[in-house]
Amino acid sequence: MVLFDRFGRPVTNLRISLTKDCNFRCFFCHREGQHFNARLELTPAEIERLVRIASHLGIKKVKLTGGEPTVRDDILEIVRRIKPYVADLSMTTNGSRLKELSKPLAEAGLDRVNVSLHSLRPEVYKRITGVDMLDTVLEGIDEAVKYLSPVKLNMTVMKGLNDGEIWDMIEFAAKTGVILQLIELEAPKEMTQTNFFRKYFFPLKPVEQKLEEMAIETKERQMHRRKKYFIPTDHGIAEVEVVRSMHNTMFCANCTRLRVTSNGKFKTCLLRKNDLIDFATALRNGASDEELIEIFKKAIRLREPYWK
Ligand SMILES: Nc1nc2c(ncn2[C@@H]2O[C@H](COP(=O)(O)OP(=O)(O)OP(=O)(O)O)[C@@H](O)[C@H]2O)c(=O)[nH]1
Ligand SMILES: C[S@@+](CC[C@H](N)C(=O)[O-])C[C@H]1O[C@@H](n2cnc3c(N)ncnc32)[C@H](O)[C@@H]1O
Ligand code: SF4
Ligand code: SF4
Repeated sequence: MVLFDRFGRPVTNLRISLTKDCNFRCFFCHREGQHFNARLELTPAEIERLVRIASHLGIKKVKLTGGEPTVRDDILEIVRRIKPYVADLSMTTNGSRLKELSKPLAEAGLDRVNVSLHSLRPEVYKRITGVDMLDTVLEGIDEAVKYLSPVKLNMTVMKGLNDGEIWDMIEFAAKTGVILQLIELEAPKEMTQTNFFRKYFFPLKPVEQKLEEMAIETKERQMHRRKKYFIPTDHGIAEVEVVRSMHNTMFCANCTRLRVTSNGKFKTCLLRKNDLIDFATALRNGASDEELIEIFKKAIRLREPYWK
């Protein structure tokens, strides 16, 4: 059984923010659309119950995110508890704790990991993330490749900062045996006219056209209709995926994700505000599975494509 929203979009994956906390300070961070101050976080048992119920409603994939998911002390317990209910359990992380956590995370049941790596130059990396941890993250990526493959690198491309490093990163991906995701800077509509956005937005459409010409093969993913390009390099074939969401109606028309905030609310869309449906209160007041299913269905009914 899979549930569809009013726009005919199947909801097959959950994107769960485990915390608002983070040990980095990336200046461009959208914080997964979490614009609240609440400190409350779902417990491992609550996350397990949510995922168990969702798995009966067609959720097959779960993405753990944050803030930074690995700053939670109970991250291994969370992974262990939810893996039995999902086919694809992945995490997006800044990589700062992957050196020590890759093996235990894999043993706990994590299938794969996406690691944010916006630059290979220490000074640029620090300007973007606010921390001097490039070497630590690179060591973490090496460990992740051993235990959590396929590993994806997330490079958010920003004008004047790292837009000149795209080719270096493609080579690095081929050499390291990881998939590269080139991500366009994202912001809600009302922010697109700000000086910040104008200064850093680097459109990826021309890059995509270049990749199209160079590719020996291209594929299209069902989710967001994202394109993947297979690019020959001196180190072998690099797999490059482009995440180009801004003003992209196709991207939103193929959005299959429901989001969950760290304080226990469904969130229907990354870029929307005031789209939160509380379920933590019901969970904590002893709601039955049937009552929680109704809240889940209500959230799905409220989903709407952002760019249309
Ligand atoms: N607008 C928008 N952006 C998204 C959405 N999902 C992911 N992104 C962006 O895509 C980038 C990569 O996200 P990841 O957390 O690595 O996950 P993913 O690539 O979407 O998922 P997998 O490919 O399945 O691992 C991030 O910068 C997100 O901001 C979405 O539903 N809407
Ligand atoms: C919000 S982070 C959370 C997970 C983890 N802390 C990390 O950095 O990977 C998820 C992904 O969103 C990306 N991201 C954050 N803000 C963004 C923005 N404004 N535009 C595009 N991507 C963004 C990050 O680079 C990261 O790859
Ligand atoms: S590491 Fe992730 S959550 Fe933390 S500030 Fe950077 S993008 Fe945001
Ligand atoms: S509707 Fe569009 S902007 Fe909103 S979460 Fe889905 S893909 Fe992202």
